[in-house]
Amino acid sequence: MNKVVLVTGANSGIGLALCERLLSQDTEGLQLCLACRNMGRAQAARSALLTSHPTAQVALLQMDTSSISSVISAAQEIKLRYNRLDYLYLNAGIMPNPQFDLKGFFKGLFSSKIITMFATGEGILTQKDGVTSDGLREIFATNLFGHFLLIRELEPVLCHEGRPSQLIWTSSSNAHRSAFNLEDIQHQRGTQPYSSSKYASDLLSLALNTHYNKQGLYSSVICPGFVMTSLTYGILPSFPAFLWTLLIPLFWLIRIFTNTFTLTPYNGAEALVWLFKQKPESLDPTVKYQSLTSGLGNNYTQARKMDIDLETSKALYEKLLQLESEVRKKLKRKVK
Ligand SMILES: NC(=O)C1=CN([C@@H]2O[C@H](COP(=O)(O)OP(=O)(O)OC[C@H]3O[C@@H](n4cnc5c(N)ncnc54)[C@H](OP(=O)(O)O)[C@@H]3O)[C@@H](O)[C@H]2O)C=CC1
Ligand SMILES: CC(C)=CCC[C@@H](C)[C@H]1CC[C@H]2C3=C(CC[C@]12C)[C@@]1(C)CCC(=O)[C@@H](C)[C@@H]1CC3
Repeated sequence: MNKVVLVTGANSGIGLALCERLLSQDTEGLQLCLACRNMGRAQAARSALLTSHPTAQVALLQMDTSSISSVISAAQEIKLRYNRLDYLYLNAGIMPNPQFDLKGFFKGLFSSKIITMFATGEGILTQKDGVTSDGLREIFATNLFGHFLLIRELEPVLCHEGRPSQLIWTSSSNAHRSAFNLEDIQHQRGTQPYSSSKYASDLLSLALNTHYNKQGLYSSVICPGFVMTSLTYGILPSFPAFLWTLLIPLFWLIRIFTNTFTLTPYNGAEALVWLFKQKPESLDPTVKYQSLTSGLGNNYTQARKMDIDLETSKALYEKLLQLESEVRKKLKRKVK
């Protein structure tokens, strides 16, 4: 039986590399669906995949994860097209208006935290967040809430006893407990909305396992490591892409000390591909699966315990349900 795989944010970076790698493993037995906000870029990604895998089944779906109505109509369309989804990769993500703390970076270079700084970006990155047309914080809506709503909408095609389905989140080692506040889940008051949204996805994944495992749905989180994509190029906007390329030998050197410098989308997708091959029942819901690349360039996946607890994950889940009911009410009023 064909496996149906849906990937959000599939038109570039890690999402596109994942699609390419999945098709390289099994072109015939897969039905891929690329869920993207920009159909022009989605078409280009589909053409690229079909050039290397001409017989592959690659469908497109328009979905903007930051928009409630877009997520709801995309979910309706999915339910019309597929009886079940085997894998849902929750990969779309943004880090808009990043502010790079150069002083903090140089301070970090000469401190004992140098490895942690390179592995997690801790202490050197903040972001200026925006507000969506639904009135939600943009990073929260795009990285977390849109995906939460999508899962809720897709329950009928995800929950099947006997044949489990998998949710796989592209989280980050930049996810820190200190950036997250249960009283401010959208991170309206702080300067690290990206870290907060990724920490929230770690918590949510645990809560989803608590709620859905009995119904045959499992959730896991990964970190792709530091990958050079449009998201990371945006961190130093005045730094052209070719200068990043010139830095690659330096990054290879750093990789000897921290194997989280996976650098290419292909390497960064390692843990996503690894999870595809695992039995979901055998996975640990309290670990993050990390894509790593050794100094010699070999890829592997390692499980790392997350700094999360069940109580906070349940509390976040309740808050998300509450917010869901509020936005649905608002949407109904708008339609009337
Ligand atoms: N690069 C890195 O070092 C790391 C990345 N990550 C995570 O990996 C994931 C993929 O990022 P990466 O490949 O690096 O970056 P890219 O910018 O290359 O990819 C991000 C993808 O998400 C899509 N996207 C953004 N906003 C939306 C939206 N509102 N609705 C639908 N799709 C959207 C983008 O579409 P579009 O082309 O239209 O913008 C794009 O396809 C993200 O979740 C990121 O946080 C985690 C750790 C490290
Ligand atoms: C210019 C030189 C010499 C080095 C680059 C320094 C930083 C731009 C770079 C070092 C560690 C990187 C990193 C990320 C972004 C770019 C760095 C800060 C992330 C925060 C990107 C997004 C993530 O989710 C994290 C996992 C990355 C962690 C490492």
